[in-house]
Amino acid sequence: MAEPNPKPNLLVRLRGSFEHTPRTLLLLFRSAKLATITLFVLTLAAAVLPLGVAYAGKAIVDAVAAHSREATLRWVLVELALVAALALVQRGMGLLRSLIGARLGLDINGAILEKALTLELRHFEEPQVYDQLTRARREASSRPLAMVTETFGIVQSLVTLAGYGALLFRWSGFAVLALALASLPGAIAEVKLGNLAFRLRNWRSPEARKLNYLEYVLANDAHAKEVKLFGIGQVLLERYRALGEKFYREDRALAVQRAGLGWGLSLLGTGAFYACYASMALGAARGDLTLGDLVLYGISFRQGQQAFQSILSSLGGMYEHNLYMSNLFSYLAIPTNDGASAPKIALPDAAKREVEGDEAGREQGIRFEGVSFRYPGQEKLALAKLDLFVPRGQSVALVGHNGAGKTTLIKLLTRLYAPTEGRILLDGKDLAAWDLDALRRRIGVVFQDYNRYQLTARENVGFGSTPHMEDADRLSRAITRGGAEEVLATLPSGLDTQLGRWFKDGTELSGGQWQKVALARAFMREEADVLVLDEPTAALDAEAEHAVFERFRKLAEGRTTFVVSHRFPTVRMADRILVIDGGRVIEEGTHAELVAKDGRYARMFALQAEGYR
Ligand SMILES: Nc1ncnc2c1ncn2[C@@H]1O[C@H](COP(=O)(O)OP(=O)(O)OP(=O)(O)O)[C@@H](O)[C@H]1O
Repeated sequence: MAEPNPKPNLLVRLRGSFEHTPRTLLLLFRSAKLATITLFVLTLAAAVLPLGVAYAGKAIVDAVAAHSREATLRWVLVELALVAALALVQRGMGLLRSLIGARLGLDINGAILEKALTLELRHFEEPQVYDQLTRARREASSRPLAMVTETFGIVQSLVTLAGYGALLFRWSGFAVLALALASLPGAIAEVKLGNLAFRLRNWRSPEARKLNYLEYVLANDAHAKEVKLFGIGQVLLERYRALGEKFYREDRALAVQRAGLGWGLSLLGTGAFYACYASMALGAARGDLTLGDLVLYGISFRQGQQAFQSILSSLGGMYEHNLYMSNLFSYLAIPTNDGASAPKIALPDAAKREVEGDEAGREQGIRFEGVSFRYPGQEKLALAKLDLFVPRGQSVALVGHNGAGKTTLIKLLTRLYAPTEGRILLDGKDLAAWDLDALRRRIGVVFQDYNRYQLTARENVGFGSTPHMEDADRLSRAITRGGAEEVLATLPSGLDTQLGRWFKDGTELSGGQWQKVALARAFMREEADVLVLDEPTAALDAEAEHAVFERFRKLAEGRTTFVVSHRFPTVRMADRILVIDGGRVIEEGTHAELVAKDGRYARMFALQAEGYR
């Protein structure tokens, strides 16, 4: 989002206050059509009724002054009816606002999350986008409603103001002008401070995220063990407090400024009111005004002034809400290359065949052509000029030191990232040209940091292929292939057991058991002919890992497989081993060839073999 201009002038700010109003109202209208219309009608009623009440008040006083019992009673009843109607309207508005707020919050949060699904991995790793997302989510349920309430409030105040203005005008045009002028300074101050408050929150958005993070580390089960054993709780808490205190001081300064200025400037309005009131009272004493008129003008003046002030101070609020909405809308408009975010346009048949890659005569396999990759904001290349061809059906193992670039290669292969340079072809077709869904269907992956869904075992496995979540045969095949049968056998409600500790009656699994579930999830993708295991077996003991890979190899027969592992019993099973270092392939061949070569691989192998002795 573009940072707000540090010193926008009042007019710019005024325009900025309404920039996103139409789009927000449209959102509202789409979310809750009937409720919006009703709210608008009630808003108009709430604007007009107080005028009636004021007029009835005047009529009562005049009737009393004329000693008319009947007229007095009649007007009291009229006022009662109007006040009752006003109360009803206000209740109705409150109800509608809370309903609309809930509906709008749900829809907007839904849209934010839907957009998050289409963001690419790199977006989640960009602090700016992440801040935008966090800001959008944090206030999604309150801001849009506040904006709508404020807009309607302005309409209401305008109508009320026009009514009181008309009533007052009968007495003195000068008074109307005084009413407006006396409210102006306070309102301008409000607009300015509102802008300051927004910018304060925006500036500290990264710090606010840090505050949330500290809170999360301090109060979350995954971190509790280390936090206790290393005794880092106190250090983190102190940091949390220090940051929290800084926020508090900033907020306090602003609040004090707001209250002080507000009070000082409202005195001006009050002074103007009493000056006019005195002049009206003197007029009444002289007999120029009836007592009823005095009451009516007094009320009109005060209420009108309030309405005017509330319009102007609403502008300050509107400015803030608009800045929030602009953050939301620009987040929603983040361009993504991901096919998932592109509008789904039906491809003509010929083009479809192209992207599905089933044309005869094309090479079968995966080709890296001069592929380089640099993470956003990094100087160093994580992969440098990689050329590689893996024919369909080959099993490839990637080995190399930590940070060598193995996972990066997998991320590019699965199109989580696009190469900075060069291209990757699957069956002769650039990955970028593939329909993303078709591509993802062909690839089954388990990463080292696979997810542990705090959901049922059925969902944990079934998520591997959501269209087949209810397919009992497929689930059971996947569980067998992943080696998770024993895990399932120990679960109290079988597939319907809630896993994890977050929710009631959840069964927590061991690291190795979770891994087997994750493997079973990957095996749900029966159509996938490219299988990737990026060290998902690290929590398994060496024997179990070996067993998993033996089974994996058998099951993967005829498919292309990529395995990242630091364990040689696993690595040596592959048809082809790639030794990666500094983002390049420095050696390749079968286990026997590489050992014979007596290079890096042979050294790494000897070292590990020693460890096992
Ligand atoms: N999201 C990221 N943003 C920036 N740099 C990254 C990111 N992920 C990895 N890197 C960097 O890219 C390089 C390659 O990392 P990669 O994860 O591919 O290594 P790896 O070979 O899989 O290591 P390991 O065996 O530890 O898993 C490293 O220098 C790492 O610091």
